[in-house]
This record gives sequence, C-alpha cells and structure tokens, in this order.
Amino acid sequence: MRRYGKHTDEDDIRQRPNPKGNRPRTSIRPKHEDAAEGMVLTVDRGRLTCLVDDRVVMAMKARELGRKAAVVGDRVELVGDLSGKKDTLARIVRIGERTSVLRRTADDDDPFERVVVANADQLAIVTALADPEPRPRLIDRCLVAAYDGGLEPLLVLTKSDLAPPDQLLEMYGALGVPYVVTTHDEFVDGVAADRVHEHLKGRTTAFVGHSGVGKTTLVNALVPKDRRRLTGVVNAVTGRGRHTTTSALALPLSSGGWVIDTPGVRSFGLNHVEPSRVILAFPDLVAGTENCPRACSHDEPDCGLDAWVEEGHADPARLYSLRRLLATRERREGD
Ligand SMILES: Nc1nc2c(ncn2[C@@H]2O[C@H](COP(=O)(O)OP(=O)(O)OP(=O)(O)O)[C@@H](O)[C@H]2O)c(=O)[nH]1
Ligand SMILES: [Zn+2]
Repeated sequence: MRRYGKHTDEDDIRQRPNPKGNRPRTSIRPKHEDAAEGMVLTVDRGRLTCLVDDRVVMAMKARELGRKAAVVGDRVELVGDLSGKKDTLARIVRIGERTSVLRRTADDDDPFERVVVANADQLAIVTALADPEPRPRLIDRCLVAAYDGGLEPLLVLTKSDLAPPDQLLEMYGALGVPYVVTTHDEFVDGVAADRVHEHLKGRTTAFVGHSGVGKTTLVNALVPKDRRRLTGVVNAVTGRGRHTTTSALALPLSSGGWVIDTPGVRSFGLNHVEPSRVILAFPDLVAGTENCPRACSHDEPDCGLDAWVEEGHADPARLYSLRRLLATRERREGD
C-alpha cells in the first residue's frame, strides 16, 4: 500500500523488475558543473542539513531529482546559497552513488524498501543484556540488514551490570561478529565510550537499537555536546538540542569518523533482502553454492550447501547460522 500523503525522511524505492537487466539511465549532468560537494547530516520534513566544507547548509532537493530522496550519509552536490547563513536554502542537484545502504521495510508485506542510512561502513547493533531483555531475532534481523546492505556488523551489549553476556556471545560466536560489552559504571568514568570508540575510528557507523537499550547514553558519551556544536548540528536541526525527526542524525567523532544515530526500532522489516547478497558475508560458504539451483534461497532441500558442508569444506555451525539468519526473513509474532 502506498502512503502518498505521508512524508517520511527515508528514501522509498519501488521494487520494479528491470526486464532487460541493464542499469537505468540517469538524467544527470551536464548542468551544475559548479556544484559543491556535501554530506547529508539529517533530514527533517524535506529540509536537509548538509555539511559543505566546514559549514552547515540547509538545503532542499531539486525538482529534477524526481522521486529519489537523499538520506543521511548521502554524498550530494549542491548549488545556490551555500553560505550556511540563517534563512538560506541551497538545492541538492545530485546524489552520489552509494557504497552501502541500510534498508528496512516498514512491514514485511510492504513493497517499498526504505533506505535509512547511506554510505555507512558499519552497523552497531545496540542490545541491552537486561531491561529490556535481549531479542535475538531482532539482532538476527539487524545482522541480515547489515550483510544485505554491505555494512560490517558490530554488537554492542550494554547493561552488563544487570546480566552476563555469555549466552548471547555463544549464539553469535560462529558468526564471528565483533562485539563490545559495557556496564553502567564505565559510562560514568568514560571507559565504555573509549572501548566502543576503538571500533569506530575513521569509520562511519550507524547505530540501531530497540528503545531503552541505552543507545542515547552511548551516543552522548561518544559525541559530547561540545563536539556536536562544532558542526552546528544541534542548532541546525531543530534549535532545541535534540532532534525530533523521523530521520537518522550524523554526528562527528573526534577521530574523524561518524556516528549515525537512528530512531529506536521496534522491528526491522526484511522484505527487500536477497539471499544472494547475504551469503557474500559468508565467504567460506560462497564456493559451496555452485551446485545450488537457480535463485536458491539456501534454505531449501536442493540447496548445494548441505553436501558441501558434509564433505567437510566448511564448519556446519556457519551454515546453521546462515540459515538461522535467512529464516528471520519470515516474520513471526513478536518481531
Ligand atoms: N543498568 C544500566 N542502565 C543503563 C546503562 N546504560 C543506560 N542505562 C539506562 O537505561 C535507560 C535507557 O537508556 P537510554 O540511553 O535513554 O536508552 P535509549 O536506547 O536511547 O532509549 P530511547 O531513548 O527510548 O530510544 C536509562 O535510564 C539509562 O540510564 C547501563 O550500562 N547499565
Ligand atoms: Zn543454496
């Protein structure tokens, strides 16, 4: 169902098969040769806050871009007033090719995938070890979204003062996902932020998490207020110090990387996911798909991976993990 009336700050993409299999032609160039490059920091009802050099510039999408929306993390080209002064508005005339896309589908039967964040290298999946209880299926779904979109996952397990991480770590051991465990006291003395920061240096990391897991506590510790002011992000967004939009928000790290905070998620629709993209995150299994039927879901009786693993080419635990992740594409109650 298309909700034309409802504005979201994410990029909706209609899934249309392309019968010729060729790439769609783009209608850009040769105009705007003098356009400046920038990065989208946040989006609020069609107004985009962009970083151009070291200035924060408000912009809107040029009509010529059509339905394609710029999202947080997009590299864009802008024309018009780029001074960043109050009440000025630039125009985004080009959206650069994306190196990665964090997508979600609002519901699994929603034909529209939404790009939430573009060009992030890493997806930090923030999960509390208690209060709220960890939800492994939500973690699995986030992992699938990361693998599908070309982001490397990082597990951030918070509130270890309330419950131990052993069980979760065992569950994700075979996947080899890097992880950090934090406690309440470590936030107070700054150790937690430093330890997480080690994984973020020079990279762009999107943070996702269920409401209440401690994501805000973590992001605030990683990007203190004075750093936010450095790029004027806080004032530029709402003037109220806390962004209240449906959009993600890019915040600069002192190490040169970016933290992209996303609104709390309750679910993570995976309608858009392609098993053929997910398996690329399992390089030890890719060679075993040679004997798979065409468009194999890798979770069906004829899948070639069973024989491959039986022959001892790969660890059965890895195939089990892959199948568990692929199975989360089917929605169950509580997702
Ligand atoms: N015990 C304990 N509590 C924590 C820890 N980190 C955060 N909290 C608490 O957990 C609660 C939720 O933290 P937030 O940072 O607001 O969580 P959030 O994920 O941003 O949640 P929303 O703002 O609802 O999206 C707060 O009361 C924090 O003080 C921790 O390591 N241990
Ligand atoms: Zn297969």
